[in-house]
Amino acid sequence: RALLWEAGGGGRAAGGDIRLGSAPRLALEPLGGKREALEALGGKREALEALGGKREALEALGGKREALEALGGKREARACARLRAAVRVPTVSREGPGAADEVALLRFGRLLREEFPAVFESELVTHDLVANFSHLLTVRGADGGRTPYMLTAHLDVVPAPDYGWDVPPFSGEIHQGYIYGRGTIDDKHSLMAILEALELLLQRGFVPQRTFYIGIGHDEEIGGDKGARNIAKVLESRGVKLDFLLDEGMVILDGVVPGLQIPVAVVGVSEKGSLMLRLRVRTETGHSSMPAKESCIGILSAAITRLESNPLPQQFGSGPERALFEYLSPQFNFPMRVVTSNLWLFGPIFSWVLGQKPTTNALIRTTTAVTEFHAGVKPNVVAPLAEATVNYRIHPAQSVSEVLRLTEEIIADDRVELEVLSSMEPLPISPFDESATGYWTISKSITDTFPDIVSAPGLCIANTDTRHYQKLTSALYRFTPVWNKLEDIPRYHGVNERISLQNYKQTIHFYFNLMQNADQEEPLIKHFHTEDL
Ligand SMILES: CCCCCCCC/C=C\CCCCCCCC(=O)N[C@@H](CCCCN)C(=O)O
Ligand SMILES: [Zn+2]
Ligand SMILES: [Zn+2]
Repeated sequence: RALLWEAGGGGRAAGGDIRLGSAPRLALEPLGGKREALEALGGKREALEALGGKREALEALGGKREALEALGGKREARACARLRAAVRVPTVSREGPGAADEVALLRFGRLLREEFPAVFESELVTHDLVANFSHLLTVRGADGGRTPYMLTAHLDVVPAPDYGWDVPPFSGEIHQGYIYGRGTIDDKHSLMAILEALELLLQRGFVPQRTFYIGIGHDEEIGGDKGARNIAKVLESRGVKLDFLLDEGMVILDGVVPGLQIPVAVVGVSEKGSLMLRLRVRTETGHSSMPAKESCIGILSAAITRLESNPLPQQFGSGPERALFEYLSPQFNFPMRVVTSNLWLFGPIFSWVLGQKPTTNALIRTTTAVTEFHAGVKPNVVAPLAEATVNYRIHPAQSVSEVLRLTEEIIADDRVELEVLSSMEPLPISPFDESATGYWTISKSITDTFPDIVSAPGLCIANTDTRHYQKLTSALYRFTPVWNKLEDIPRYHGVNERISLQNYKQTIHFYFNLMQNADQEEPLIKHFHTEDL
């Protein structure tokens, strides 16, 4: 591992040229080098503040061994510095006009070119700028006869108001062994790790056998209609067909699946659909001293209460969530092992159990989330209009039209107007049988990187850019190796988004393994030795 990370020239680290001052020597030693420690910790002043003494440094990084492991080499420290630099560029996507921060998007493009010279200057790599801010890299393989594959990620992030964060969301600060900031798990970690892995391989003289593409969209968080959609169009116009495509989506779950004692890497083989519905009630306005019996606010509130108290029917067994539990069955503790290996009998009770928690409930039904509510103009004016937004995430066993029909039935009030803001059918189930080379290449790369966990196919409960690539392949997979305990799930689009230094290193290793495994003719056989890392 040390050999690999120390080899080659490496790119310029993002922290810039930092002079060493009186940073305590003892504090720097466990971090593997002065410059790297300072870069990893964001500069001289931050380093001094953060390190203030050996004990504090070790505490901040969770202990000496962990500190050494997490930041034990120059390359790792530089990789962390580069991810932190990526976080500091606020590539925020917002809904509506002026959705993109074009200055930040351009800055991010420059950062990629500067930080990954081996990638951007390689003769094997062609770079296309797509829709001004998205990127398509073609890494030319030696064997033109083999079907290419594709890795995708996105460089935009959702907004992050400062409120509630332990550190500012665009600071990229390191705190107790974690890099904090918007994008550290959605999805700059994956984009940067893919490029780190490729940079490293190219520096070591790697020539891939099979061509592969790296697609980096700039507007995934608002639908990907400019970025991923146009990247896909470029490839379609070139007549490209893909063996498989891997995007973000599902993750490693540790202690999230009830009754499962080991962590599981869930590879999303399908993706829920989505329906954004605007509910609207109009009533006569006027002086609040003479109100009608019902207000638009009351009518709309009652409709929303009916929607929330009548969840759409559970669909357990008719989507890929069943495969997840069947695959995992041998790993469950008793009595869950009995339950999951006899789903024909225990299906109904098991689905009831899954329905009790938001994370597992999302697997078994179309979910109903009331996300916005606006009404009223002034305290003493009867409100003329009340509006709410409902976001359904549609289970693969249902369709947009069925969800609309059920909504009308549940609301059962003609005064509530429904307007479809956007909709998307669930995505087909990608192959994961024995002959699904893409699925098994991903699975093997997970095992190579994390020998002690299991992987299994599952349903991706959020949406990704994969739908734009459907014409290129039917083998669409959704996974990045972010390690999540139950308490980490709300960090997605929430506060204190973060990745541990160790987990970021593993993420790079995962793509490093994947790029080599994808070249193998028979991906089920282990050809590579991760100990070489
Ligand atoms: C027994 C298994 C339990 C499953 C628990 C699931 C836990 C899921 C954990 C993490 C989810 C990570 C999701 C990361 C991908 C996020 C992608 C995303 O945010 N997409 C947006 C796209 C918006 C497009 C514009 N409308 C979204 O879905 O909102
Ligand atoms: Zn994302
Ligand atoms: Zn997201």
